[in-house]
Amino acid sequence: MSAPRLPGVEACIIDLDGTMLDTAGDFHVAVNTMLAELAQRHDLDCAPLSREQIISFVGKGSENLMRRVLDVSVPPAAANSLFAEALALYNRHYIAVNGQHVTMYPEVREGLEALKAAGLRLACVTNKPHDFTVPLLEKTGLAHFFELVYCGDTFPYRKPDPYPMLQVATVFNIAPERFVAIGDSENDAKAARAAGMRVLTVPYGYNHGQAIQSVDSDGIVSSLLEAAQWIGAAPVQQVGSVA
Ligand SMILES: O=C(O)COP(=O)(O)O
Ligand SMILES: [Mg+2]
Repeated sequence: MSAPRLPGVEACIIDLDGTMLDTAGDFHVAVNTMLAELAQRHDLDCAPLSREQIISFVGKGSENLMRRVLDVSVPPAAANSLFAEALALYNRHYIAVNGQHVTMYPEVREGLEALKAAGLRLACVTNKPHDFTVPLLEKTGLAHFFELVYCGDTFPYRKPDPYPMLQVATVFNIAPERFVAIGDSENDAKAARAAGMRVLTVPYGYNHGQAIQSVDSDGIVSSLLEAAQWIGAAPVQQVGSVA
């Protein structure tokens, strides 16, 4: 096998929404069901939001998502007073729908299997709340790949803060420079960089509606399997090579 493009990696931190799972369908249903109920309760006129608009708000946790949704859906004077109720309704609707409108991105399982087989330690760090994350990882058969799962509400600080990334390094007892974080958004990249970790991004996720090329990273990979190849955990397919 030729030399890996990212040598010396011993552990990976992998993002969930937009990196392993396309959860846009769940967000879309949960947000619009919440908006319909809120509108009915308060006699408001809230049009459903498009899937694209909702996913442009995803990535910085549920509270941020709710603020952005209310900002574009209810009169400014009502946004603050309705926040707690909207968040509670959203949580209820999300938990009810969790995993029903989700697909796994190509080569996720193959990538995780290759990383595991090469002896890398794996953690999932997501800004999704714990009560959404754990059942979703179980339902999609991904839970067993991860020694650690840190969620948006595990600590007082979440990505782009480096805190959860550094916690993984402490628990694994591996230096941050031996990690690569793989994610779909600037949150992942900023958290990893601030923690002194390397970072690979995928181009197919959400990244707040922005091009992934604008995010500082060590490379853009088309899948987790390609990430495993960069790390030296999977053979690189030679185009035109003779077996
Ligand atoms: O729920 C979110 O805000 C996004 O979560 P992620 O960190 O897994 O992309
Ligand atoms: Mg993400």
